[in-house]
Amino acid sequence: MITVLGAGAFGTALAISLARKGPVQLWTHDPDHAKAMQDTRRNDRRLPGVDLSENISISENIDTIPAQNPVLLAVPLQQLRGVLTERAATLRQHQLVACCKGMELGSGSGPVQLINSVVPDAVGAILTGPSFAADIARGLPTALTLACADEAASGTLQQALNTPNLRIYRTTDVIGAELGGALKNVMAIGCGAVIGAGLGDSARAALMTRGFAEMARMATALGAQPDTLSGLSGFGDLVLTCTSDQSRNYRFGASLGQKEWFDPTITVEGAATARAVCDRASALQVDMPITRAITALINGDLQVEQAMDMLLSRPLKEE
Ligand SMILES: NC(=O)C1=CN([C@@H]2O[C@H](COP(=O)(O)OP(=O)(O)OC[C@H]3O[C@@H](n4cnc5c(N)ncnc54)[C@H](OP(=O)(O)O)[C@@H]3O)[C@@H](O)[C@H]2O)C=CC1
Ligand SMILES: O=C(CO)COP(=O)(O)O
Repeated sequence: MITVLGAGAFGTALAISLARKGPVQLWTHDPDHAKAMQDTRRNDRRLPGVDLSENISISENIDTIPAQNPVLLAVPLQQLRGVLTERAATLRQHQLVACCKGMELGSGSGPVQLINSVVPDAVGAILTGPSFAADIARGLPTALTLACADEAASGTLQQALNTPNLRIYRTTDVIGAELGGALKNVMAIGCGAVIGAGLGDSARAALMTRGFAEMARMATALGAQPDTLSGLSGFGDLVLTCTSDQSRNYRFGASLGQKEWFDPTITVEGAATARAVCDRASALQVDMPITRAITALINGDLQVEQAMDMLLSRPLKEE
């Protein structure tokens, strides 16, 4: 049995995929949402149009989780500390797999760092990489990275989470995997803004490429292995999110570029993460001009054209 905490789009999609090979427990914090999902066998709030199989049990109240159950944590990164703190006693000594992408405001922590600090006797891991929830739920082929410092737990989790349509690769480079997923969302906002403002595909390709260089610079400064950034969790997810309007980060960026309203109830991890990354980059003295320009755009301090002018007028240098 696998337990999924968080009945958003991603948690529900993973539950649907994993339920094809065994029982899954899906938890939501909202009793009304649990009742609606139990009644309709769908998650119309966060992942409409897909059925929840009988293998998925839905609950708003999980007080005990059998010790051998891996637990997937599929809530937005900025909510993860609260969820972990509230349920620390239940989650002790479990294998906890973060299924979220971002850097916490204030602490600058990634999801596994958060697990390690709030539930120190758990085994922390992260599942990340290029995958839209809707694709996973429909059973389309997807490949993800599972990062876990504990090699034995990593092998067990890889087996438990792999399904015929969801191919899991593993790595021990947790920091690299965390940062790839966090930083690419910021770039996706920038790419959405470029396309939304009509600046063209060439500008987007430049932003993705120079943005990738910036991601690698930050990740290396924080101890990641450069190869990890070139894998699914970094380059793979950067490509997906910067080129598809299935991405909420990309669509949020497009709304900034078009100067249009964006629904604030939609999860856009890159917005808070951009601010957290700027703080971290300042402290570490890592040069991140693209992330800074995108953050200024998100904060309303710059328009897309001004941000682009600022980047294009930087001193010329070697690639
Ligand atoms: N969607 C996707 O395609 C993918 C998403 N991810 C990552 O998954 C993570 C979750 O995103 P996603 O599922 O898409 O987001 P959604 O917005 O679809 O869902 C977020 C879920 O978290 C719940 N939630 C919010 N705050 C709390 C809280 N304090 N306690 C408990 N539950 C809470 C929400 O409940 P409520 O509905 O009541 O607000 C909702 O069920 C993000 O980090 C995202 O980057 C990764 C890969 C793919
Ligand atoms: O992380 C994702 C795809 O890998 C989902 O992207 P969005 O959160 O931008 O929708």
